[in-house]
Amino acid sequence: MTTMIELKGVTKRYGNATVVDNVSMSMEKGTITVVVGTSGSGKSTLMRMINRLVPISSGQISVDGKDVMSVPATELRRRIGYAIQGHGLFPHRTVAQNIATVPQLLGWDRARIDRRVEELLNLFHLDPGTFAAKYPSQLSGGQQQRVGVARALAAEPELLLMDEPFGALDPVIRGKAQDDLLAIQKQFGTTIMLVTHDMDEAFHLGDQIAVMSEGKLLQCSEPGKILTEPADPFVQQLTGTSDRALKLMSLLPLKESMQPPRPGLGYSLPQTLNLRDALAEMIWQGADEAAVEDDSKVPVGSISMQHLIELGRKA
Ligand SMILES: Nc1ncnc2c1ncn2[C@@H]1O[C@H](COP(=O)(O)OP(=O)(O)OP(=O)(O)O)[C@@H](O)[C@H]1O
Repeated sequence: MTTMIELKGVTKRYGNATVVDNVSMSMEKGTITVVVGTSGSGKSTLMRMINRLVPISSGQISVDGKDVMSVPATELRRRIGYAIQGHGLFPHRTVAQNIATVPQLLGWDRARIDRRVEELLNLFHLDPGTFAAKYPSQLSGGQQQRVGVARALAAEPELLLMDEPFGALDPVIRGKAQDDLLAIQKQFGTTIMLVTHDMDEAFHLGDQIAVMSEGKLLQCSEPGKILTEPADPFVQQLTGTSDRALKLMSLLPLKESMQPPRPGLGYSLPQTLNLRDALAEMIWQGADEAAVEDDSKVPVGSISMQHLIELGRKA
């Protein structure tokens, strides 16, 4: 693994107020780090110091091995994608022109830009023929948000910073946007840092979760560890205790936990489910045991209710 972002003792002060307090953490290439915490805990400020939208008071940030202060801010912002809640689209530019912003600044040729715009619109399920020439005001909030994320991805950045990118989306579109992002991230190997208030989103997307409170980083660990070994009572409170067994199960793929195949089972589940969704399905269907099938509906394993319940136990 190689490190994409390294923060060492990063601090931000406004007058007497320390809004980011001595934060150290690192993010590996090709992973997603989700930052959570109460309102005003310094999440956006932390993120905005990485692309130098906010000057650092003390400490050091390096991106891809280079101190951000040694790279011109404009160059840094062209290399790092940035998507914010409320999308920040240019109202007087079409969807296509919005998405083309950074590639144009980088001097890509017309044909390459057009290809990239079309590819991204398709990727985000926005038909280019319908949407490319529209203005942001002619789109729904969810469509605008997808254009905002497409714009951030346009120049194929290795690093993408996202500040509540799906905040304004309804739950169905939000789930879809999260899955699209995961697919795109896998395809391009992008490193992503994402701020959210939604703990389900954090557990769904994060390879690691960073928990902030009053400017301090309380814990930065893989999601399972955040649940089973919270470093601080606040971490436990923020992630919630009522459904922690189910949250833990949502992190475990059925494929990796199933038992050997057993003939004669009348009910089956796809191996792509996580354990929480498998449990929900089995409760709903009243099944005590199910076959597990691969994409071609060939049985590759089985899972019993008893085994599922054991897998949800703390350690
Ligand atoms: N330009 C500024 N001048 C003074 N104080 C600021 C400035 N920008 C942010 N702050 C303060 O810094 C603190 C952290 O703000 P920040 O936006 O980083 O928090 P956040 O965790 O992202 O909050 P939210 O979840 O509400 O978006 C807040 O108390 C905020 O009022």
